[in-house]
Amino acid sequence: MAASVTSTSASQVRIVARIRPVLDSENDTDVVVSVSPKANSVSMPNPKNEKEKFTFPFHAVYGMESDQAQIFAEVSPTLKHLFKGNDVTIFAYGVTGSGKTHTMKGNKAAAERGIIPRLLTAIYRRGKDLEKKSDGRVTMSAIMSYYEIYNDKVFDLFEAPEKRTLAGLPLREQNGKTHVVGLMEKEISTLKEFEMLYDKANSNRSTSATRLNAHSSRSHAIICVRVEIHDQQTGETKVGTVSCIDLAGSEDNRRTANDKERMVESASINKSLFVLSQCVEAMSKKQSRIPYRESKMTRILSLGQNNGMTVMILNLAPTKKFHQDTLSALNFANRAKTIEVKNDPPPVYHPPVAPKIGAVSGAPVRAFGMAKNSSTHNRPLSGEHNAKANIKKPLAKEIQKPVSSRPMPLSSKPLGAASNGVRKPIRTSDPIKIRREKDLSIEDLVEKKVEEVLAARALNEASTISRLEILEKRVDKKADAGLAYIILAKQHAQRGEHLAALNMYRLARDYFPDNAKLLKKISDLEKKRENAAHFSAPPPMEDEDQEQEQRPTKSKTKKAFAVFMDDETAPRPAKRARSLSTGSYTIEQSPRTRQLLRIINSEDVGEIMKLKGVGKKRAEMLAAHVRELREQNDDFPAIKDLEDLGLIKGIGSSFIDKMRTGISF
Ligand SMILES: Nc1ncnc2c1ncn2[C@@H]1O[C@H](COP(=O)(O)OP(=O)(O)OP(=O)(O)O)[C@@H](O)[C@H]1O
Repeated sequence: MAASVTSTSASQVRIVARIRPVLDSENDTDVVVSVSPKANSVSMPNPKNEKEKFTFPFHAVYGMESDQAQIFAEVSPTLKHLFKGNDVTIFAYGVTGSGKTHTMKGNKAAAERGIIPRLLTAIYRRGKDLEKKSDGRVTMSAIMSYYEIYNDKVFDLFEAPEKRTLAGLPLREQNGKTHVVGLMEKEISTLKEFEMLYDKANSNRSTSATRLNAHSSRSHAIICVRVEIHDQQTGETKVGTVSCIDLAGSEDNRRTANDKERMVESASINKSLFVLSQCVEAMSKKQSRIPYRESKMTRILSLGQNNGMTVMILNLAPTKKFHQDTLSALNFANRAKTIEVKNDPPPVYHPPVAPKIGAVSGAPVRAFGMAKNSSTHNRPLSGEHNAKANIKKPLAKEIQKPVSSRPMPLSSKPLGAASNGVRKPIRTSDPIKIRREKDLSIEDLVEKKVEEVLAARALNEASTISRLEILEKRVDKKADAGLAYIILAKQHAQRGEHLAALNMYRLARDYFPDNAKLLKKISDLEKKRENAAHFSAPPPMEDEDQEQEQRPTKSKTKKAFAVFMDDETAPRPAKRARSLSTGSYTIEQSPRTRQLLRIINSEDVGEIMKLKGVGKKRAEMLAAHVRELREQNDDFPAIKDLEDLGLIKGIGSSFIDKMRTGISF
C-alpha cells in the first residue's frame, strides 16, 4: 500500500447562516434579524440600543424564504471531496427552536427533506453512477453509524434504549482523532434501507428521550457515513467519512423555568456549548491551549483539528424573543469564521505490488466524481417557499438597512481540500506482504500495521497484549522480519534513542537493500550522529555501548531519568539514562507518553486517578503541581516531557513507567 501525498493546505470553517421563517406562534412585527444576500451578511439591532445595528458577514446567508433544496445545494459540493477520500463535517448550530433539526433532518415530504437524507441520496446516486460508468469495476460501500451525546454520555442510536448502559460508550483518541468505542456500523445497500435505519434510530432517540426525559433538543445527534470507493482493477481504495451533527440548542434556564431534571440536561448542553464557544474563542485568538477535552461533544467535533472540511450552518430565529441568544450565536459564528483547518492531502491506498508475472499493473489514481462546484451562496432568494403550514410568509419589506461591511471573500477552495490523514483499512483480501521491491513504501506498511493494531486494541480494551506483542505476532513470517526491524527502529526513534534506531534500520537494510527511503534514513541518522558530537548539551544520540546512569550535574536543571519503553516486550536496557538535549535536536514523544502528559496536564484529579498506581493524594498533588507551574509561567502544557514529570518530588522513573504502561489505546 502506498499513499499518494501532495502538499498540505489550510481551509476555513465555512459558515452558512440561515434564518428560519416566522412561526404561527410569532408576530411578524417582532422580527429583528435581516439578511443581505448580496453582501452575504446578517444584521440585527443591538438589544440594548435599538438604534445601533450589528452586521455580520458570513460565507453565505439564506433568508426566511430559503428552502431545503437551496441549503442542500450549499453543502453538496462537499460530496466530491468525500468521494476523493476526504472527511467532511456538517453541523448545525443555534439556539433552541432556531431550525437546526429542520435543516439537518427535515420532514418526510420530498421538498422538506433535510441535509442528511438528501446527502445520503446523493451519495447513493453518485456511487451507483460510478459503478455504472465503470461497468462495475468501481464499487462503493456506504457504512453508517449514528449516536447521540446526552448529558455528556455517548449512546448508540442503533441500539434499543433498554440495552444502553448508564455510563454510555467510551471515547478513545487515535491518530489525533476521537473515536467512539463499540459503536455499531451498518452497511447501507439501498436507499430504502437507509430510510428505515434512519427512522428507527431517530425513534430510538425519542424513545430513549422519553425514558430518560430527553428529546431531540436535549441531545447532540451525530450521524457518520463512511464512503469507501474501491477500484477492483487497481485495488485502490479511497475512504472518506461525512459526519452530520445536529447540536442541541442552548437555552436560558431562567427563562424556561426548567424542572430539576431538565436543568441538569440543560446545564450539560449549555456546558458543552460553552466549552465549544471557549474552544472557538481560543482558536480565534490562536491560543496554544484549546479546551477540547472538557466535553465529549467538543472532543468529537474537534473543530479545526479534524483535518477535514467543515461547514457550519448557523440557524437563526428571527424574532425579538431570541434577540440576545441570536446575538450570542452570531458572535460565536463570527469567531468560528477565523478558524483555520490544517488539511493534509487525502491518502490513496494501493494494493501491494502484484508479484505475479502478467498481473495488471497499478493504474494511476483517478479523480472520482469531479462534480461541478455549484455553490449557491449568491443565489437570489426565491420567495416561493411555503414549506410548512405553520409558517407565515416573510414580511414584504424586511427591516433592513444597507450594510457597511463588505461581502466575505470566498476562497478559491471554499470547502477546503482535506483528508483526515488517518489510514483506513484497505479493502483487499490480500494481506500485506513485504517484498524486495525497489519502490515499496515501508513507511506506509509500518504505519498501517501499527494502526491496525491500535484499532484492534481500541476495540478490545480488556486486551492486555502489548502493542509490540501483537505486532510481533503479525510479523512472524520470515519475509516480515525486515519490517519488524523497522517497527523497532521507529519506536527507538520516537523515544529519542537514535543510535538504537540506526542499528535497527541497518538490520532492516539486509531485507530492503534497494529501498531509497530506508537508505536515506540510515544516512540521515549517521550524519546526525556525527553532528551530535558537537553538541554542548548531552548528546541526543545515545551510545548503546555506554549505557550508564548519567548523574545530573549541578548546572543542569533537569534530572536524568530512565528511558521508558512503550512496550514491556521491547528489548529493554538494564539501566539506561538520558537527558533531553536543549539544542536543536527535538525528541518525538510516543503516543503513550503524550497521553500520560495530557492526562496530568489536564489538572483533572479524577482523570489522573485513573492512571495506574495513582491514588487520590498523589493525583491531587500532581494536579496542584501542574496548576502551580501554570500560574507561575502561564505556560501550556505545564509538564512538557517525562523529564519535567520526573522532576516532581515523589515521582520516580519507575513510577512514571508504571503510569505509562497502564495506558492502553
Ligand atoms: N426553514 C424552516 N422552514 C420551515 N419551518 C421551519 C424552518 N426552520 C424551523 N422550522 C420550524 O421551526 C420549529 C423549530 O425548529 P427545529 O425543531 O428544527 O429547531 P431546533 O433548532 O432543532 O430546536 P432544538 O434545539 O430544540 O432541537 C419547528 O416547528 C420547525 O418545523
